[in-house]
Amino acid sequence: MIKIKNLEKTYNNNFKAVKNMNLEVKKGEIFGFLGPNGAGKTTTIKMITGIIQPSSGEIFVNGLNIKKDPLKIKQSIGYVSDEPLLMEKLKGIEYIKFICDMFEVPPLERENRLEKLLKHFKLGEAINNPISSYSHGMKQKLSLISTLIHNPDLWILDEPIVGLDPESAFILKKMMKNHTQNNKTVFFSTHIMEIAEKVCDRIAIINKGEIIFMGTIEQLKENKGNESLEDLFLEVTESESEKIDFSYLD
Ligand SMILES: Nc1ncnc2c1ncn2[C@@H]1O[C@H](COP(=O)(O)OP(=O)(O)OP(=O)(O)O)[C@@H](O)[C@H]1O
Repeated sequence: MIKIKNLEKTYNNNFKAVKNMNLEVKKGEIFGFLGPNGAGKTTTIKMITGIIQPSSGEIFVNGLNIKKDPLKIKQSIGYVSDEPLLMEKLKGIEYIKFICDMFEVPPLERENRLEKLLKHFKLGEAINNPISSYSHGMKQKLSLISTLIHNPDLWILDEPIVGLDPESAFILKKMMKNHTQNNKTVFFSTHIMEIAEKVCDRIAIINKGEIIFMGTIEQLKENKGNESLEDLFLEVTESESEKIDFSYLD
């Protein structure tokens, strides 16, 4: 579903945020993209979704090249950004209508889906209020609803659980599983190891712009011994956390 070949991104300040990345996400998979702050997750996601241009390398989505068919690819992707950028002056319902119009969702379908999504994420009457009055979590929910309402084949979710209350997080995880059972695909980034362990078919761990592990959680554990996922993550990303001296706080 997603194929990335020798992908690199160097920002204008000459900082290389993604280095020679090769990655494949299969149809029907929940693929977790893990890494510490600043590792290059959002940069990679923005390249896959066509928001920023790679410096070199290639990205294919469903066999199409992002350089040649960006619009077709964008139509098949539902993208939730780590910082939901919504049109704050609109009411939630106006924003949903705008998205449905853009993706040409037929009226009956949008009504049915909206009713269910509002119920699942418990946004309720707030959908009629201006987005500017929403909390961070409510904006996150609206962003998810606006993404799922056009029923894209490929969900690309950047830190989707952050800001969600436990019930909505639970619902989203169930939705992700349900989506892939229909041979559709979910690619999402997270810092939360337990979520990766619970829902992902495979993961990639990125550190300093490079993929340092790709496979199943079981393979990661086999490679490194049966430690907790958190310990494994700290180990493969060469975190110094274990050695930090906190005595100055005593
Ligand atoms: N527009 C930019 N110009 C220059 N450097 C950038 C730009 N955007 C990101 N970076 C740098 O690229 C690196 C990767 O950033 P990115 O946002 O992709 O990381 P991330 O893995 O998503 O981090 P987090 O988990 O904190 O969201 C960071 O060092 C960041 O400072």
